[in-house]
Amino acid sequence: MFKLEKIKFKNILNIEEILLEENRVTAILGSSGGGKTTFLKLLNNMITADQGTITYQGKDIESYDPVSLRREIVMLPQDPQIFKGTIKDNFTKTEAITDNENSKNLNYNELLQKVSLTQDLNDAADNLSGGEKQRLALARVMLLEPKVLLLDEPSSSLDKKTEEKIIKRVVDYVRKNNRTLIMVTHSSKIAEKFADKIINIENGKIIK
Ligand SMILES: Nc1ncnc2c1ncn2[C@@H]1O[C@H](COP(=O)(O)OP(=O)(O)OP(=O)(O)O)[C@@H](O)[C@H]1O
Repeated sequence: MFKLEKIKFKNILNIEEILLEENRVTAILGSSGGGKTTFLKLLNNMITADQGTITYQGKDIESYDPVSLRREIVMLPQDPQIFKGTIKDNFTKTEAITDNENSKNLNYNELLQKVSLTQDLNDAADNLSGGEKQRLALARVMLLEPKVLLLDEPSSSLDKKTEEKIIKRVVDYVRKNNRTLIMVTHSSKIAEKFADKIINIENGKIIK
């Protein structure tokens, strides 16, 4: 699905070649500051490599319209922004910017259950804890139903038990709906348990 060749980005990343397959779960591990977030950002063209090529579905990533590309390949950052208002507002505002026709058929309460949130849809999103906000942001991504989900430490603010539960639900969702998941995680246990492929990035390089 993605093929990266001879990629250089500043002095941060230097990647000879890597393939990321469609409908698979890929986990990215590595020390802090190694370039994991930068790697994800390259995949939806949020940043452009200084050298090398990235192809997505066989075509140069630069040839896609950036807005449609980012609708198809959605990145959830480490510290996602939550919209002001209620939890429901967070879903309706997300829906307003998506061209996912199916989003209208999705049940907000079911989405909340997927990420183990028990709050009411009319509760203020501002009052959620850091980990709960992270989970709400994840539910918003699922509302968009992107082809590719790029998750940057989606469970960094969660305790181990909740973390595993949430990742399992996301992975189940991805497998059931033939999506592609690429996620950065600090947990080699999570990576081994859920990923089809593990990529280790250290000091900007992929370690075999
Ligand atoms: N646009 C940029 N310009 C210059 N330096 C940057 C830029 N983006 C990131 N960096 C630096 O590149 C390095 C890699 O950052 P990156 O966020 O990709 O690492 P990471 O592996 O995701 O780290 P962490 O696990 O701590 O989130 C860091 O030293 C960071 O400060």
